[in-house]
Amino acid sequence: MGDHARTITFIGGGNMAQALIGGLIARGAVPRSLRVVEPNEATRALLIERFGVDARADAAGALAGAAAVVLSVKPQVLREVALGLAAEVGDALVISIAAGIRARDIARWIGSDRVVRTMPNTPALIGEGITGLAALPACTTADQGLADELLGAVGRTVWVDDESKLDAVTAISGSGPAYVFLFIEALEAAGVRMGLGATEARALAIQTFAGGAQLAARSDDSPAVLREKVTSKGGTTFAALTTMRDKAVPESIIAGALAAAARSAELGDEFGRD
Ligand SMILES: NC(=O)C1=CN([C@@H]2O[C@H](COP(=O)(O)OP(=O)(O)OC[C@H]3O[C@@H](n4cnc5c(N)ncnc54)[C@H](OP(=O)(O)O)[C@@H]3O)[C@@H](O)[C@H]2O)C=CC1
Ligand SMILES: O=C(O)[C@@H]1CCC=N1
Repeated sequence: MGDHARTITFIGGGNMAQALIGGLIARGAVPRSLRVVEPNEATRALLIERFGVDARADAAGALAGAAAVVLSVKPQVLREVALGLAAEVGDALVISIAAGIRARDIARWIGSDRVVRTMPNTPALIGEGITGLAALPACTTADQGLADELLGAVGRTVWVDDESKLDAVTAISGSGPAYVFLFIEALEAAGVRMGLGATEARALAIQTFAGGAQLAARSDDSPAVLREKVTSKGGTTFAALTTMRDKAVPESIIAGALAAAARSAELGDEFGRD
C-alpha cells in the first residue's frame, strides 16, 4: 500500500479478514494502522499475537479517522452490523467482502452510498489472491482506487461491470480455493491408497497443481491443448481422463460452481433487502 499509515478498520476478524490482514502486512502495511473489531476474545488474542494489529471488542470509535471500513462478517449478520455502524461511518469508504449481499442493501443500512462490494479469496494471505469488485455509482474514482489498492496489495483485482456478476466470481474464485484443496486431498488419498507415504503423496499433488497452474498461466496454449500434450495415445492419462469423464467429473465441477453462484444470489435475497 502506498500510504503505510492509513487506517483501515475490519469489522470481523475471521478467516478471510485474517487472510487479507496477513497479506497486507506482508506487503508493508503498518500493523497498528489496521484495526479489527472482533467479539471473540480468542480470535482477538490471535490477531494481536500473529499480526500485531489493533484488535478490539467494541465498534464504538473504531472507525474514527479510518479511510475505509472492511465489512468481513458473515452475510447472515451483515444487516445488523451495518445498521450498528451508521452513526460511525463518517467519510470512510465502505468495502464489503460478504458473499451475496448487494451493495445497495449495505448502503441503505449503513447510510452511505460509497460502497464497494468485493469477493476476495484466501490465497490473499500469501499475496496470490484474486478479487472481483463492483462499486455503487456514488463511489468516486479515488474510492475505487483505494479499494483496488487495498485488495490489489494481496493479489490481482478484476472489476465487473455489473454487480450481479459477483455471484459468478464467488463461484469461481471466492469458493474456488476449496475446490482446489478438495482435488489435492483426493489425489493425496489416491497416492496413499497406492502405497505412497502421505507426505510424499501430498507434495506430489501440491506441486502438480502449482506447476500445472503456472504452466497454464504462462503458456500460449489453452488448458485444453496443454491437457492433450499430457495425454499420450493409449497411455496412462487417457485411462485416467476416460474414467474421470465416465464419472462425470467435469459436469460435477460445473454443477458445483453453479450451486455456489445460486447460493450467493440466494444469500442476497435471504439476508439483504430488509
Ligand atoms: N472464507 C473465505 O474464503 C471467504 C469469505 N468471504 C466472506 O467473508 C466474510 C467472513 O467470512 P469468514 O472469514 O470465512 O467467516 P468467519 O466466521 O471466519 O469470520 C467472521 C468473524 O466475524 C465475527 N463477528 C460476528 N459478529 C460480529 C460483529 N457483530 N462484529 C464484528 N465481528 C463479528 C465472528 O466472530 P464469531 O465467530 O464469534 O461469531 C468471526 O470471527 C463472509 O461474509 C464471507 O462470505 C469472502 C471471500 C472468501
Ligand atoms: O463459503 C462462503 O460462503 C464464502 C464465500 C466465498 C468463500 N467462502
